[in-house]
Amino acid sequence: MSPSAKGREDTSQGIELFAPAKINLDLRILGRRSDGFHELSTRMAPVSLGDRLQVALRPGREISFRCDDARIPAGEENLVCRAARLFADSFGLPCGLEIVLEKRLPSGAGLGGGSSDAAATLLALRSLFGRPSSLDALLPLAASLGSDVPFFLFRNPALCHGRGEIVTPEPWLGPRMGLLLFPGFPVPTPWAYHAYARNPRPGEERGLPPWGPVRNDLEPAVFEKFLWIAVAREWLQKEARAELALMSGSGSSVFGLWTDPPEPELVERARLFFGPEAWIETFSILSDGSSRNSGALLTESSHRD
Ligand SMILES: C[C@](O)(CO)[C@H](O)COP(=O)(O)OP(=O)(O)OC[C@H]1O[C@@H](n2ccc(N)nc2=O)[C@H](O)[C@@H]1O
Ligand SMILES: Nc1ncnc2c1ncn2[C@@H]1O[C@H](COP(=O)(O)OP(=O)(O)OP(=O)(O)O)[C@@H](O)[C@H]1O
Repeated sequence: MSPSAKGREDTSQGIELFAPAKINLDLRILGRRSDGFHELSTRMAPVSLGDRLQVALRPGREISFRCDDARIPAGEENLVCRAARLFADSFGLPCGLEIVLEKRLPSGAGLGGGSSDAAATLLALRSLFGRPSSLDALLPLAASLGSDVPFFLFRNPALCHGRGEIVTPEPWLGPRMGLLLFPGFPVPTPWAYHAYARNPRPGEERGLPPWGPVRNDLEPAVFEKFLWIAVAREWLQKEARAELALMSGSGSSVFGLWTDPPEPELVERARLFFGPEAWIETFSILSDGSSRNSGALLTESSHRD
């Protein structure tokens, strides 16, 4: 019996999604909440670097998941699996699923990789099964998976508040071309917030027209522990003359932004300076405006067995 998914007649069809990374253009910690999280005001933007997720319909009831990166949790611990199970519990699943995750983003990089994969899973299932009718109905599920996950449902530059789960999409007015430096080691998000809480102080403010001063309040605690990250930000600011250089999220990545794409020669210099273990990529800010329903980032492909 083929599943009564949204007009799908057989179980060999599926969907492939891009799960974009994010960078934080500004991250202000406003205080400690009673639930132990921190009250935030942060501006985030999706970027052109990301993972790829394939979700295929299968007969039966099983949700099978595999990932090509042994460094992240493979089974039920993976945020993709947790998102699929949450969707099934909340909206039901008319059939089984085969989910394949192609990791390209480093984990613990401050890029929201796992959060983006979780949001992509919810969007894929909504697209495959045509429910829930409103994207907003996915917000509570996303917020329960992580503070950054709701942002990735909108896939648009946004101002985020609360613990990060209150998302207000906004037009992108700043420089759009970037260079990302990941040192090759992660910074665990909980550690970064606890380190901040031990000695709360604001990050160094820098100008970013047209918004004015921006900063990342998690920088001082992370820079104190990981000199590499502080040096990388300085290199982007002074050597690479970025219009803005900042650590993304809780680190470990730092990024530089320019109006024009960074020259290949600059990328080469960064690779020479930071060595083979660093992950260094150019990127662009994604602000296609039509991504509220993620249409711009969904590619639907029918996998005929
Ligand atoms: C650093 C950022 O990525 C910036 O966008 C986010 O604030 C973190 O988002 P995330 O990784 O989805 O965070 P979660 O998985 O919800 O929380 C991980 C841990 O980070 C700390 N945390 C997170 C968000 C927040 N507003 N305050 C916090 O103190 C808490 O210790 C929490 O247990
Ligand atoms: N699909 C996934 N991809 C990456 N990490 C995952 C995934 N599922 C679970 N995790 C776990 O989630 C944790 C955070 O992963 P993530 O990539 O979101 O961190 P991050 O890039 O630092 O994000 P943030 O910007 O929120 O700090 C890691 O410890 C990882 O083991």
